[in-house]
Amino acid sequence: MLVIFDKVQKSYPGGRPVLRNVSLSLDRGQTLALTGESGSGKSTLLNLAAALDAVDSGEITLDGVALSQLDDPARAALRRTSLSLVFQQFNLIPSLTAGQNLSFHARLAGCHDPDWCAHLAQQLGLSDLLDRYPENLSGGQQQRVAIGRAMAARPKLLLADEPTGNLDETASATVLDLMLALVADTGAALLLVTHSHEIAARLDRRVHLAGGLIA
Ligand SMILES: Nc1ncnc2c1ncn2[C@@H]1O[C@H](COP(=O)(O)OP(=O)(O)OP(=O)(O)O)[C@@H](O)[C@H]1O
Repeated sequence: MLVIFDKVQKSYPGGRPVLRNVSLSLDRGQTLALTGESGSGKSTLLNLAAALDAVDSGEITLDGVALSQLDDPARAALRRTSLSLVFQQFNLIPSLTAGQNLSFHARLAGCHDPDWCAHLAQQLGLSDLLDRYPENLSGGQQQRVAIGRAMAARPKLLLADEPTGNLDETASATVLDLMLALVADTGAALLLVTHSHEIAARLDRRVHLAGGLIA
């Protein structure tokens, strides 16, 4: 298994537990949709999987590594090399062109491959837009750049938090199709948070978070 959550508990200071006893696993090449009401802890779960935050108890194992055993530099290194994130707000760097944004994560991870980036740009329909700055791209185009940036470092795990939440129906369908195709091509695993049952239905598996538990 690529990702294992084993009896994970998480609360924020002064608050009730957000995750009470969450166990789930995700294998290479699998896609999993995470649904749940607003405030049910979906982003919390994603942040834990991304090693951006630590569990209170239980354990998360990513590619055989128990995250609780890592110090901060090791977590940062794991984030760069093993996983990528795509957010609802595309989070591109405004001062960089689309092409520079696309290769940014891979450069940071020390694995920039110009041929792979060119391939991604072509797959994502961005080849003619690489010199543009984010402010001159549509939302759908910006999210395609963000997906390219996420996949450029060939992550084992792609974490996506409402990746089509800011897009209209057409752009949303395009972005989802492209993301699923790239994940399938590269054999990455995908953990995707969504409110949409339609989107969730496109993934291999669906889990629902309620009352701090996975149903
Ligand atoms: N940094 C934080 N400090 C304190 N409480 C937090 C923090 N982050 C989230 N929470 C609380 O934890 C609960 C779960 O939040 P989370 O963002 O994980 O939910 P979500 O399911 O992603 O919600 P949404 O669908 O609205 O994005 C909420 O009650 C929220 O207020």
